[in-house]
Amino acid sequence: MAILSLLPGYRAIVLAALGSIVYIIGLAVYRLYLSPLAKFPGPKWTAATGWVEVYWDVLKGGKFIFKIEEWHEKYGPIIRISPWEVHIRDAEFYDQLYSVKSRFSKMPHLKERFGIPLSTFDVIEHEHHHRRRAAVGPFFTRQKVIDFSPYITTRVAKLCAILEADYKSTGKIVTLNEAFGALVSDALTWYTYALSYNFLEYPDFKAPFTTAIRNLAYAIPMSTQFPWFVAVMKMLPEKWIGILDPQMKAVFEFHGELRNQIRRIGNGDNDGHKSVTHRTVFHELLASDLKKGGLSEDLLHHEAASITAAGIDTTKSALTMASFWILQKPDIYEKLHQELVEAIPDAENMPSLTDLEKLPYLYAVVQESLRMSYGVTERLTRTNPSGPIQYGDYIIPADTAFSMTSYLQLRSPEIFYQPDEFIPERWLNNPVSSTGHPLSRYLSVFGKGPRMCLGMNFAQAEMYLALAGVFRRMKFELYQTDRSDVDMTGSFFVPMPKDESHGVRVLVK
Ligand code: HEM
Repeated sequence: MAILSLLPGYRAIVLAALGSIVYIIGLAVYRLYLSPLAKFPGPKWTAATGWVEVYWDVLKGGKFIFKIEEWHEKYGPIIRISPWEVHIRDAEFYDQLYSVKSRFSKMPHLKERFGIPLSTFDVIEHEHHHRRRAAVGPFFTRQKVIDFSPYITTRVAKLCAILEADYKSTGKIVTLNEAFGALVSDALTWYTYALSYNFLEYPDFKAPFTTAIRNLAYAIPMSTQFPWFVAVMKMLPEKWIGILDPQMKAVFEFHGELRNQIRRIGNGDNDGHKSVTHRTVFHELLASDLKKGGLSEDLLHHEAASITAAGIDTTKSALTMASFWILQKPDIYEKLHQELVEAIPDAENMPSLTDLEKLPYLYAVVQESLRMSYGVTERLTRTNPSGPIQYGDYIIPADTAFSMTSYLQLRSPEIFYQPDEFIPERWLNNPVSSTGHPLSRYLSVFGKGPRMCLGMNFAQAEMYLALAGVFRRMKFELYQTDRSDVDMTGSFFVPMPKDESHGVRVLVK
């Protein structure tokens, strides 16, 4: 002991260690027994520490969502999933919570995680979001999308022409994830910037945007838990990042390209909007009054990245999911093909979007594909600054995080029988739930309320036009692909299949 007393540094370390232990125990006791959330059901360790989520999402790769599902089975429809967040699983409550009248905020600590904090998607506070959304919303109305839909039809025809010319009866494999990625990227960039990258003509349809967005998704669990990770990455020279994480190179190139396009529109180098009939989002925004109110290049770049990333991966996945099941289940293919042949006698003369939407089996396939592709699988976390939220006997205090998850909603067995099976028939003949509501009310794949998907009309148009065009003209055979290539094994904001998956691969017959 005499020796120890000679080492003042040692004492300080012991005191600091003791202090930390007391602090950690005190914090756990507070969270477990004294916090306003102490009475909510759920495992004790998730109530005590946020590291449970880090473990399942960051270390195990997007698996927290499966734990949430497991805990709901055990503890009921409302549970505490962290020291500061409550999660609800109740299909009937979704519309009530995410109602159009709600004025919830997002969580401030999540603002930086995509590296585009100025986008509408990442606006935290409701009123501010409302103003921003009002500026971009008008570009994505149903009528605007209907007016633009003939262009999507031409891109679908182009995809089919390439498949016929380069792949049919050749034994060459097509990865549909890439083919649809190129299709939706071409459609979206033409719509928003009047710019065609012609990704459909890239070898094997490998569009760099699609790769970048997927790579970005894999970093989301890390950047969600440790938002400073994005700030550090942004400070490092790009060359270093390319060495540390080669996947991020594609992401930086994606951002560089979008920034470049915004600049070109701003300085008049891209005047493509003059030669197209539709109003392009970024030309209009740059010409609008908003510019006076602080419409910076950064803000537009962040908006462009958000719309592009949100629009490509989700729609690509829904189309890939649809195609897999259509090909996996021959009876579905037959019914769809027959309906399409009857409705479209000449495949070179495709009907309008609004006519396609009236085809009952195509409608059913689109709905079921959206349901099974889940859209955004991360829980949609909000807080209510203006008051508590009541769920049954539970009261979630104001300013407390709460969430629901479409992955659980879309697989509710009480709403969707055999929820993990692809059954388009469930959508035929205006079905209703056991509580008497139309089944479509529970299709929450685009979210609901003031922050629901901006591009819903665009995505649905792409689904009808692409599925009708492709399955009217083409005959495929699945190549070394089974449902493990589409089933989610982890949630990285969007669902991801097993790591070894090569995607949905087909031969063109
Ligand atoms: C099948 C395809 C799609 C699905 C399933 C989907 C799903 C979603 C979901 C669940 C949200 C979050 C809603 C919330 O936070 O409450 C969202 C937001 C968003 N989506 Fe989509 N989306 C799709 C396609 C698109 C397309 C094609 C675009 C662009 C044209 C787009 C642009 C956006 C934007 C900008 C937001 C943020 C809206 C805001 O915060 O105000 N999405 N989407």
